[in-house]
Amino acid sequence: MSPRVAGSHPVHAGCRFRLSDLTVAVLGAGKIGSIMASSFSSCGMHVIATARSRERIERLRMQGFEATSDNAYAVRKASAVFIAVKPYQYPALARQIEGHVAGKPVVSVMAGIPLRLLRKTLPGAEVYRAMPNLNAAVKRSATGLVAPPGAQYKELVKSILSCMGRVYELPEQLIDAWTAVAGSGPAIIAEFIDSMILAALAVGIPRDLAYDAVLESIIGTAEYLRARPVHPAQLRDEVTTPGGTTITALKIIEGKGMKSALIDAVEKATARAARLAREIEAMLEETAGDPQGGGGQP
Ligand SMILES: NC(=O)C1=CN([C@@H]2O[C@H](COP(=O)(O)OP(=O)(O)OC[C@H]3O[C@@H](n4cnc5c(N)ncnc54)[C@H](O)[C@@H]3O)[C@@H](O)[C@H]2O)C=CC1
Ligand SMILES: O=C(O)[C@@H]1CCC=N1
Repeated sequence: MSPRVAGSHPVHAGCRFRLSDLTVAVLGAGKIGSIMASSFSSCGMHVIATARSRERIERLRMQGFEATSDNAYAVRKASAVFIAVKPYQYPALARQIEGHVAGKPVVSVMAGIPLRLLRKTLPGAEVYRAMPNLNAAVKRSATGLVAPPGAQYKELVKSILSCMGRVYELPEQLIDAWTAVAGSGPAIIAEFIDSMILAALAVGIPRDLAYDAVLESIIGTAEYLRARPVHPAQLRDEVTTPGGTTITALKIIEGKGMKSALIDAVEKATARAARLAREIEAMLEETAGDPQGGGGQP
C-alpha cells in the first residue's frame, strides 16, 4: 500500500515526488521535533506535529503547523512519519500508532533504539533510524541515516531529511557513535565555546567581544577546514610559532588531557546509546499487555 498525501496524490515508492505535495507527521514535537517540523515546513511540506499538552499544541499551531495530540490521526494522514519522543516515551507511543503504520516510511530520531525493536513494534512499516542535530535550526544538521535492507522509500526519506542539512547514509552499527559525535556534538562544542569565553574573560576581554572572538574563530576555523581540506593538525602547525604564544597554550591543553577527555566522553556516550536499547527492550517486555504502555519517567 502506498501512503497517501492528505488531499493530494498517493506517494508510490520509487516514483517521482515533490516535497511540497507531501504531508509528514512529526510525533513528539519537543526540542528537536519542532526544529524538524520547521525545517520540513520550510521545504513546503504540510506538517502535522503532535504533542501531549494543550499549551504545546497551541504553541505549535501559532508556529503555523497543524497540531494535535492524536498520533494515530497524524500517522494516517501522513506520507512519512518521524518519531521524536524520548526513548522511554516510545513504548506508549508505539501502542498508539502500531495499527496505522503498515506500508509507510517511519523514521525514528530516538537515540539508541535499534531497527530490530522498531520493526517489532511497528508491524508492516518501513522503519529507518536517523540522527540529526540541533543545528538543523540553521539548516546545518549533520544527519546520519540508517535505511533498512531493500528500502523502497529511501530517496523520499533522504530528500525530506535534507531540509535539515547534509545527510550521511550509515550502516546501523555506526549510528550510536554518530549519536555521540554529531547528535550530542553541539552540546560538547557549546561546552568548549563556553570554556573559551570564560578564558577570554579571564584575560580581560569584555563579555560581548569575548563571545564574538570565540564564535568567529570557531566558525572561521570550520570554514577554513572545509574550504582547504587540510588535516586539523596541519592547521595547528601553521598557527604555532616556535617559542610563541600558541605552543604555550597547546602545552597546557596537552598536559590537562583535553584529547583523551573528549575521546573518553564520546566512547562513553556511544556505550550509553547501546544501553538505552536494552533498557527500552526491557520496558517493552514489562509493559506488554498494558494498554498505557508505560508512559512515565523512568
Ligand atoms: N535534543 C536533541 O538535540 C536531539 C534529540 N534527539 C532525539 O530526539 C528525541 C527527542 O528529544 P528532545 O526533542 O530533546 O526531547 P523533548 O522532551 O524536548 O521532546 C519530546 C516531546 O515529545 C512529547 N511526547 C512524549 N510522548 C508523546 C506522545 N505519546 N505523543 C505526542 N507527544 C509526545 C513530549 O511531551 C515532548 O514535547 C529523543 O529520543 C532524542 O534521543 C536526536 C537528535 C538530537
Ligand atoms: O542526549 C541525548 O540522548 C540526545 C541524543 C543526541 C542528542 N540528544
